[in-house]
Amino acid sequence: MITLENISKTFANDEVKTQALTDVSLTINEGEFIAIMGSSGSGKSTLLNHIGLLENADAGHYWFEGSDLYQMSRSARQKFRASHLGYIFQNFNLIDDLTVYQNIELPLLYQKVAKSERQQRVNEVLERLELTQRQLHRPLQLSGGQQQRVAIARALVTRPRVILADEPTGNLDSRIGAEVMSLLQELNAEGATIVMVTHSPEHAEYCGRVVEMADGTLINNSAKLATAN
Ligand SMILES: Nc1ncnc2c1ncn2[C@@H]1O[C@H](COP(=O)(O)OP(=O)(O)OP(=O)(O)O)[C@@H](O)[C@H]1O
Repeated sequence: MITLENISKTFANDEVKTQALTDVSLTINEGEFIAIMGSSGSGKSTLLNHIGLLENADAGHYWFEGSDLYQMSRSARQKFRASHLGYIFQNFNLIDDLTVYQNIELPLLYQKVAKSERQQRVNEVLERLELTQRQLHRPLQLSGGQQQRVAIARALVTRPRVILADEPTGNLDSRIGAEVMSLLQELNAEGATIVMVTHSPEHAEYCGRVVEMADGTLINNSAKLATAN
């Protein structure tokens, strides 16, 4: 489904240059649930952001089902990103001034989805994530676990084929973290391809494959956990 080929990325400011990714190649098959692991600063989030088209590589190729995304125009790439990829972040990234409903609706507004369709889709994910009773709340009136469920609902409302999650359980206690992992596992069983950055070996066990990074390179691209499903 996705092939990254020799992706490199350097961040530079006046004083320092950091080579965050060096020649990273990775193939992601449809339906996989992959964990990206590795020590702090090894390049996990940078890799995920490249998979999510949130960052531009300095070099390399990104193929999605045969299309070379780096050859697409910027607007075509943005459109692709909005319709195919869903994001979940450690700190939820919700907009505090909007209600739960409005936060979830936002990606559909960007996609210019008609109002009746928007209502139907938002209501569907509200129900699925048991947030219907909270739809008029604002994010800061909710617990961390509820906020992450809103963020997951927002990621799902566009029905993305690929979900990218950067330490989605990082700010949650272990019980709620396990609930979020079960939900991701359920979405994966329904067909979503998921790539997740995690520091937790326990949560990596929910995944079918673990890729490990060190110093901006993939050092282990094919580890299968014994308990993988
Ligand atoms: N926008 C940026 N500007 C400058 N340097 C950056 C930027 N983003 C990341 N880096 C650097 O690139 C390297 C990889 O960072 P990245 O966030 O990908 O690591 P990580 O493995 O996700 O770390 P952590 O587990 O601590 O979140 C680090 O040295 C980091 O300081």
